[in-house]
Amino acid sequence: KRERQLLFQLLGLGTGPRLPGRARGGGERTFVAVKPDGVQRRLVGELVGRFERKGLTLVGMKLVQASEELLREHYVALRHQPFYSQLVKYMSSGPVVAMVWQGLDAVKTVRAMIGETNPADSRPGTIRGDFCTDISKNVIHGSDSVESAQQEISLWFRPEELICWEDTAEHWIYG
Ligand SMILES: Nc1ncnc2c1ncn2[C@@H]1O[C@@H]2COP(=O)(O)O[C@H]2[C@H]1O
Repeated sequence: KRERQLLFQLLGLGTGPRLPGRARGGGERTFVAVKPDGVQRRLVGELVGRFERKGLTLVGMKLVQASEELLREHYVALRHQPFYSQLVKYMSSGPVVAMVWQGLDAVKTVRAMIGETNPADSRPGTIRGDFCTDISKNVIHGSDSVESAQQEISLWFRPEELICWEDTAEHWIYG
């Protein structure tokens, strides 16, 4: 089942009409999650607005109370870090808003908009530079590579939850 989901992601498949290959900057997708502190602090609208205004396309979004099992898999690469248990507890302490954004260089673009892992290293104008101070309450997650984006999207979303829709602003966003 996991392999089928990964194949769907790689092919850019979801429900709705298929778009031309060039659509939305080649269709790179990234996984973004507003973390429990971002939801509690009523930052969801602000953060979604930033990605929309940038010109990225929202293809999936849901409010999720993530299980510890899902979070342990999401953060499997960090399992030997001393903060791993605390991280899983924090991420399961309330709902998160899980999203998939699509567009030209979506992974790199979203990471640049988020800023550094440590808010103290994040410049003003980035999300972490503007909205948080502590590394353990850093408001938002964005995939760090195309490969991890594909894994994270298939972990958090079923293929039918990702919608390909006709973006009428596309000609104003891409050359
Ligand atoms: N030193 C740390 N102490 C606590 N949490 C951390 C530390 N370093 C990284 N993290 C968390 O681990 C997360 C890894 O994914 P993110 O970059 O989304 O955000 C990171 C922080 O939430």
